[in-house]
Amino acid sequence: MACFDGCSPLGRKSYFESSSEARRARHRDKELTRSIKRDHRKDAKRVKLLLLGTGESGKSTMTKQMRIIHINGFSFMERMEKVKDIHKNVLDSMLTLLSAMQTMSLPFEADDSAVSAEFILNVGADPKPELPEEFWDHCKKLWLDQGIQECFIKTSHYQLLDCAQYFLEKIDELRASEYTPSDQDILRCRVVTSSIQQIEFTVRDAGQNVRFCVYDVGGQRGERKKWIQVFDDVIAIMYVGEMSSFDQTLREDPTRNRLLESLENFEQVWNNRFLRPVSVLLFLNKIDILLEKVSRGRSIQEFLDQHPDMFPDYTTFAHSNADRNEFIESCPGGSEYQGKRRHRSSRTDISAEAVKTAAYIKKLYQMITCGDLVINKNIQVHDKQWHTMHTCHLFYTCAVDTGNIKKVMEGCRSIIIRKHLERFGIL
Ligand SMILES: Nc1nc2c(ncn2[C@@H]2O[C@H](COP(=O)(O)OP(=O)(O)OP(=O)(O)O)[C@@H](O)[C@H]2O)c(=O)[nH]1
Ligand SMILES: [Mg+2]
Repeated sequence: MACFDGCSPLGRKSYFESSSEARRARHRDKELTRSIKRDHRKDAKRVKLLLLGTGESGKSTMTKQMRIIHINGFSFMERMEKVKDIHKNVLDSMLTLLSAMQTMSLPFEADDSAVSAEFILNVGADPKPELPEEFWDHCKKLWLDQGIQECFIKTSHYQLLDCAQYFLEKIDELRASEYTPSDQDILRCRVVTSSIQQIEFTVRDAGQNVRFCVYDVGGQRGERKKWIQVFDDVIAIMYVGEMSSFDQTLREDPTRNRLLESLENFEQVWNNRFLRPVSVLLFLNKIDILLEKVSRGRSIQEFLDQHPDMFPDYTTFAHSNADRNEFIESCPGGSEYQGKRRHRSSRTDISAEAVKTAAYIKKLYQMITCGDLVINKNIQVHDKQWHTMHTCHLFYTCAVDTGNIKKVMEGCRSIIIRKHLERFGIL
C-alpha cells in the first residue's frame, strides 16, 4: 500500500527534499513571473510587424524603403556589397532574354548579334566573380537589337526580372569601376529571400518613441512553411499583393497564374486561425508596372477568361470617382495631384483602363475579406463574425517609389499603434 504521510524510512529525507524542491519551485515561479513581466514590458514597447506575400511581390523592397525612411539608409560599404548582385541581375536578365528568343524562335535584327549572344551564354555557363569587359559591350549591343526588344515586350511568356529594363538601360554606369549603387539601384536589385530577416527602427509618434520590429520572409512556395515561426505576438501583417502579375505565371510553378496565387495566399492568411486578432495592411503593389502593361495593351480579361465562373464580370464593372482619385494620387508623381481635383482630372498619362484594372483587382482582394470570393474551396473560409477581431486596410503602392511608401507608412502608423495599444491593454 502506498504511504502518503512520511512513514517510510525515507520519509524525513523526502520531506526535506520536497520542501527544498518547493522552495526552488517557488523561486523558479517568481523568476518566471518576473521574466514574463519583463518580456511583456519589452513587448509593450516593441511593435512586431510581418511582411507576407508571394515571391517577388516586393516585401524586401518594402524593408529597404523602411531603412531609407527610418534608419540612415545604406552605408558606402553596404552599397558596394550590392554591386555583385546588380551585375548578376544584368547577367540573369540577358540570359533569360536569350533563352526566350530561342524558345519563341525570334530572330535577331543585327547579323553579329548571334556572336554577342554566344559570348553571353558562355559567360552564363561558367560565371566568374567579375564580369569580363567585353560582356558589357555585348550586353549593350544585344539590348539595342530590335529582336531582343520584341522579345522583351512578350515578357508574360517567360520569367524576366522586374528590374531587367531598369538595369539594362544603364549599362555604361554599372560597368564603371567607380560605380556606387544609388538608393534606387538598391531598391531595384533582386535577391531572393530564403531565410527570415528582421529590421528594427524607432518612430516618434505623439511625443513617444515607438520601436518597430519588421520581419521579412521568403514568399516562394517552399519558403511559406516557415511563416508560422514568426506569427507569435504579431500586431499587424503587411501583406504585399500583386497588381501587375495578371499576365504572369509563378517562377516556381509555370502552370500557375501569379495573381491567382497571390489572391489564394491572401485568403489563407486572412482566414488563418493564428492570425485572427491580427489586422492586415494590404499593399496592392507594383502599380507602376500595371500602368505600363495596360499602356502596352495588356488586359486582365485574358486571365479572367481562363476562370469563367470564378470572378465577377469585368466588362460591366465600373469604378467610382474615389477609386480613380485614390489610384492617381498613389501613382508615381501622384502626390502633386493630392487633393487637387482639377489637376487630377488633367492627368492624361493614366488611362481609364488602368484605373479600372487597378480598382477591379482591389475589389477581388476586398471580396476575399468579406467571403464573397472564395479561391480555394478546400480551406475554411470564416464568416463576418469570426473576422470582427481584425480589419483589413488597402493601399495602392509602388515599392520602388520612396515618396509613395513614406505616405503609405504614415497612413499605416496610427492603425498599427492603435492595434498595439489595444493588444497590451493600454487603450
Ligand atoms: N517597378 C517596380 N518594381 C518593384 C516594385 N516592388 C518590387 N519591385 C521589384 O520586384 C523585384 C522583387 O522584389 P522583392 O522585394 O525582392 O520581392 P520579395 O517579395 O521580397 O520576394 P521573395 O524574397 O522571393 O519573397 C525587385 O527587383 C524589386 O525591385 C514596384 O512597386 N515597382
Ligand atoms: Mg524578399
